[in-house]
Amino acid sequence: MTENVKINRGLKGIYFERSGVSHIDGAAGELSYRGYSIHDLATKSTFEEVCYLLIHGELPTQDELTAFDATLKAARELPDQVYDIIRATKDGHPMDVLRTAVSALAALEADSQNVGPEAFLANGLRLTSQVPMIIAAHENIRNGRDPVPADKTLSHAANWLWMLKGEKPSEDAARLADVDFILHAEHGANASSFAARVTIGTEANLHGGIVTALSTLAGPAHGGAAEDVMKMVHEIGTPDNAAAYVKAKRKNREAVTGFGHRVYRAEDPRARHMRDGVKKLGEEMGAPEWYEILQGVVDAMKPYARHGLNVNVDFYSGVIYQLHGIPMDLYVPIFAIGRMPGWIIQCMDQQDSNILIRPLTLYNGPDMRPYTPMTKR
Ligand SMILES: CC(=O)SCCNC(=O)CCNC(=O)[C@H](O)C(C)(C)COP(=O)(O)OP(=O)(O)OC[C@H]1O[C@@H](n2cnc3c(N)ncnc32)[C@H](O)[C@@H]1OP(=O)(O)O
Ligand SMILES: O=C([O-])CC(=O)C(=O)O
Repeated sequence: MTENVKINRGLKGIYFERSGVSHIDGAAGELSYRGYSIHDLATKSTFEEVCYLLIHGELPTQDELTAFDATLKAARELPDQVYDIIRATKDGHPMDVLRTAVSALAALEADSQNVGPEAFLANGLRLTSQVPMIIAAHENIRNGRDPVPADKTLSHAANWLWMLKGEKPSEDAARLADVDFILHAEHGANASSFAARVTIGTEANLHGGIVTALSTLAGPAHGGAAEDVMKMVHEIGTPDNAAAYVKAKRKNREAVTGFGHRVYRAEDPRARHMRDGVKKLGEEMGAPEWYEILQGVVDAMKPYARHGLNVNVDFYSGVIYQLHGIPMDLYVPIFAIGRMPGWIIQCMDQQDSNILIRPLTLYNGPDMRPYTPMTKR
């Protein structure tokens, strides 16, 4: 009876819900948030405005944005116990430290157990401000420095760089971080957002959903790709080696990291903005070779582009972070800073029209058999 059941491994091509938050046209290589093109948002908007748009559904008026921004700024506080936890785990991967700290916040903050739209929004906005604080505090603590207190006058992106480096960023550096966060803010039923929805589907709290999302983002097939791209760039070393590197990978049928996507068959529209950033920053900083190595890989991968294998958002972002002197293991946590509003709204939407997410696996194990006692095995 089960022989004709169609199995959709990896849930490829399956719609599990409706969503009005973002739209991906994989064939055309287009992405929009709430009906606004990612290209307009990346060039004209700010992360704070995009957060508001994603969460509330409309671009804010000036008064609405001012109030929203004030809520985010006021939330730039961490309990002392979180700093203790960061100190105790400082030698771990920053993604593990971040996940552990967010999990600790669930246990430390009185209202974290509350569910309902107001609680999800309040906890979500607070976590949006706390996540960059945790990452920056860890980077300082593991390098023997004290955490840099948040500056409540700076934008989300500028404050992140301030806390990370202890010096006020240039306007260009802050804008590049802002654009990076905008580009990473939301992406439909990606693995981490889907995982968060599974957690919220059990009526868990928002912190639980975000801990799940962080765990899922960390893998190299998802948010971890930017770190792997940078390792690849170091392994290639000079632009001349790029073609041979790709040839060897293809021969062994290994994935070339930063390429491929479950939904896009054309180039990921977010990559364009990162590519422009790498090129400009590399030239400005007298280090154009990183861009040249990446373009060498792109050229060598061209024969596969017609099969839908193109660069994704993570292909260029690592080099931007490297040019800013940011260590490789912070690349996934930086993705998480940007993805916060996407996770929050997906958790809120899941809660709003909740249904337990529970698919089926088709059993292909042994037929029913009698229990074998230990002495007979
Ligand atoms: C922010 C993000 O999460 S974006 C994704 C970041 N991840 C990466 O960059 C890691 C490298 N990429 C990959 O591993 C994959 O492309 C994934 C996991 C992102 C998507 O995987 P899937 O949707 O299962 O792959 P898909 O079905 O599109 O693959 C089709 C074919 O392209 C191949 N392919 C996919 N990605 C790559 C790649 N990066 N390099 C070489 N070949 C690839 C597959 O092997 C498959 O070939 P086959 O049909 O001969 O077996
Ligand atoms: O949508 C996906 O599968 C992965 C992705 O690009 C993202 O989460 O930004």
